[in-house]
Amino acid sequence: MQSLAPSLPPVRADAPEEIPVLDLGAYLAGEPGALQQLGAELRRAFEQIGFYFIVNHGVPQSLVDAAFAEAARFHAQPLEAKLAVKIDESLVGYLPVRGSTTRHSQINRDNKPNVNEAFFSRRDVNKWPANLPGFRETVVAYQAAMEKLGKSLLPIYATALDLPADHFDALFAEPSYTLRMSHYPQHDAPADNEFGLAPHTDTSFMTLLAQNKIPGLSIRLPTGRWVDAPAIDGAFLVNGGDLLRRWTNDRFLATPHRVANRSGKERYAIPFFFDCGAGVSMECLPTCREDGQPPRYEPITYAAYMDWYRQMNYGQAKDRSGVSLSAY
Ligand SMILES: O=C(O)CCC(=O)C(=O)O
Ligand SMILES: [Fe+2]
Repeated sequence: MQSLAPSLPPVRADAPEEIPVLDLGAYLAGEPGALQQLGAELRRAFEQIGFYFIVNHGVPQSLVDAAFAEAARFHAQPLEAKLAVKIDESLVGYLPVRGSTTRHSQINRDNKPNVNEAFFSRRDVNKWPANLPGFRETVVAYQAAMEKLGKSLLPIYATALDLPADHFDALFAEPSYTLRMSHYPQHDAPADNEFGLAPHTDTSFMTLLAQNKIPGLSIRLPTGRWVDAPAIDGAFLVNGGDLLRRWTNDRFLATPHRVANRSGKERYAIPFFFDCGAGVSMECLPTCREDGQPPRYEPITYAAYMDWYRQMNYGQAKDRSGVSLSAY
């Protein structure tokens, strides 16, 4: 099958290594000039690093804490309760520990199965656990807050790309999204090349990752150096994946990252993957083409990209341990 995975991002020895912090306060308050300033900051972040933090984003910490608590509560259930909502081709439900191998990635080819378990929910289809009262309500509330936050960032992306501020709005009117509630068990003595989540780039347009109290995430900076992700209380760490990179004709980076839980504690994570409407054609953006050069990629829809992703990560493993997929 033809690979839709972009090639490895280039190493740039002189790239900056500090992950920028974008303060949304003035922008969300509607202050004049704030959008332009954030647009410039976002452009730098995506052309040079591929990750940024947001602070003063308006999402209550109590909701973030509640979502983390539900992730812990879900995974504390007996295995058989979790398997009752086992993941299938819809990419929704429970994925067991070592139930996935990152196969769509060019970062680290011979990956071992990932030492994490996860529960996936999406905007359009869902499977809810039977005996966890309140779980669904909290997950739905968190997803709604993340959808709102993701949408509020779109004018900053458009501005960063020298497009009219509302360029993405209609394309994300009915966005695609996935919430992944992951549990990384303690994993102090990993086998060679074994990770909680193997090195990968996300597939997403935008990943919103709530700040984790437990370390474990590392990022391969464009300089080629792996660094532990810094922590900022109450922030979201945001990155772009392969679809953002593709849509921007490689102008914006999709930066690889990985997870290893050596903390001696259980680790949970609740990344939210945010994409445009499933049928929207992501065609090279007009401000991302070099004069006279054809775009590097064919236009593609989210639905078509996810079909490929499902084949890569699910199709090949069906006859073995079952489902195989990892990052979005
Ligand atoms: O666990 C984390 O901190 C990040 C997870 C991640 O990269 C992913 O699920 O794609
Ligand atoms: Fe990721």
